[in-house]
Amino acid sequence: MNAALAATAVTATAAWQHRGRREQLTVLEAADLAVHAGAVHALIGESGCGKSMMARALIGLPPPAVTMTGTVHLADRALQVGERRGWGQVRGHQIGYVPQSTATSFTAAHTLGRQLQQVCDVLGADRTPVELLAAVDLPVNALELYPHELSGGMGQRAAIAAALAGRPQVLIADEPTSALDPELAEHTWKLLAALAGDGCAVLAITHDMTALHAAGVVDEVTVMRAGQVLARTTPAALDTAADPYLAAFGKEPAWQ
Ligand SMILES: Nc1ncnc2c1ncn2[C@@H]1O[C@H](COP(=O)(O)OP(=O)(O)OP(=O)(O)O)[C@@H](O)[C@H]1O
Repeated sequence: MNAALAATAVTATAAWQHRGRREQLTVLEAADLAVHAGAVHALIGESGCGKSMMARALIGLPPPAVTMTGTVHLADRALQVGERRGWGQVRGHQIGYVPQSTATSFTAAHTLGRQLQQVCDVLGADRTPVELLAAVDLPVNALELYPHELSGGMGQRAAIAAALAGRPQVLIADEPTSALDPELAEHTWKLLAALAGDGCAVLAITHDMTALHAAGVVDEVTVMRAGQVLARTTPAALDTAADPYLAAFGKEPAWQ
């Protein structure tokens, strides 16, 4: 199966000054990742292992003071993660991104409807804000609401709606179910599965293994540890993994 998006040899180094000395830390080390059309892929691993940094690499947006190298391959393109060239035509169009904090998706100054319309205008969307809301199961009256008036689950889905405006082939969602109760988390996983059912390659970064296993919609899993990719597997295979680090992400880890 050809990957809709593949990242190869992604390396990220954070640098800072401490007492006049330059310190640096490698936070991603030659990490590879591939996500496939029609599949939901979860990127998991212990806190701080580099999942969000990988997402930033996949959209070509290194955080300040972080140097990145590596290549992201899309259907017809190869983009360098540490360069600005080429990403403008890709971000929002071929790759949709839902950041970890939905608060950073929207400004408090305007209604959701106005902001979704702006996104549609910028991306030349072929759907209206009403149609985008319908795609994520939000009621049309959400258009009149300001971001702070949205519940956590509504905010997550509104951010996904914005990311879908350009009809991306790849959707990357960073912790799409964080801070959601189990029922809403399952609803969001089902929504991601429906998008994959329409042919999208979905990459969800998550630490919520309970919700991931409960939803039963994740096809592929990449497991990271300390800036490196440790394994590419399936949720079911985590249960029987010999490596205790992998087994800890299973449905019924031994320590529970
Ligand atoms: N803007 C930044 N500048 C420098 N270092 C950073 C920056 N953002 C993250 N880091 C460091 O990079 C490493 C990976 O962070 P990252 O946020 O990718 O982890 P994560 O796996 O997503 O963790 P979590 O599950 O807790 O969100 C950590 O050591 C973190 O401290």
